[in-house]
Amino acid sequence: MKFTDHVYEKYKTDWRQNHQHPFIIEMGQGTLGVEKFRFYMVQDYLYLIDYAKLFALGAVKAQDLKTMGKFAALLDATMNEEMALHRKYAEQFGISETELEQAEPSPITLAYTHYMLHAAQNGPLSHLVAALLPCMWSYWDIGKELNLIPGAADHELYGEWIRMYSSEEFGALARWCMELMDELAEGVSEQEWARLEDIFLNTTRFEYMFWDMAYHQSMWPSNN
Ligand SMILES: Cc1ncc(CN)c(N)n1
Repeated sequence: MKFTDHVYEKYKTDWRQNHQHPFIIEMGQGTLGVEKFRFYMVQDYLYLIDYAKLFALGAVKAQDLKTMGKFAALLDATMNEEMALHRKYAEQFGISETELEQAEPSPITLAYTHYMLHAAQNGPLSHLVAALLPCMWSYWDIGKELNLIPGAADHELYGEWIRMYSSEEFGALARWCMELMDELAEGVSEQEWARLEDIFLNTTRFEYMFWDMAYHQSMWPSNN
């Protein structure tokens, strides 16, 4: 069985929890509080800076030029397309680029990005891809699901987010990541397969915690 089919079946409950988080439900209904979305955008911008570094590490760890080129393209797409969406939203909220970059990361943002970079730096390419997979796949899955809600993709604030993550371009990147994961997991030992599952489950759970952090605008206890 392919790794992606296996983890989808086994961790369906954790996976679906992300789709059912109030942040996602309310974004689809267009009722999400603007301050929650604003908080998310700032934290996600900080997240994306480290996420882009993950792609740079992917290029370093790639075993062939095709994979290396793909990671370089993903790095470019993150910095110039995905982060551009955030910069646009920030402008709407009156936040400058400098303010965005200098914002304080929340404990969850720090924990999530540090976990991903740790897995990427200390293991083979398969560990990096396992850490990355839920980020790409789950956003695409959520984007597609929200896009099915009549009118959601036309919402004046959340529509652009939904259109971007449900797009064919984003889907192609997510599919590439899934295929690469399946290739890298093929034929690995039982112990290594379990390690990959572990990393996949951890970042799937971090995805949930990120939505929850944004919904409750959680910072360090002393800041709240
Ligand atoms: C937390 C998070 N996870 C995933 C993505 C999709 N690249 C994102 N923008 N932010």
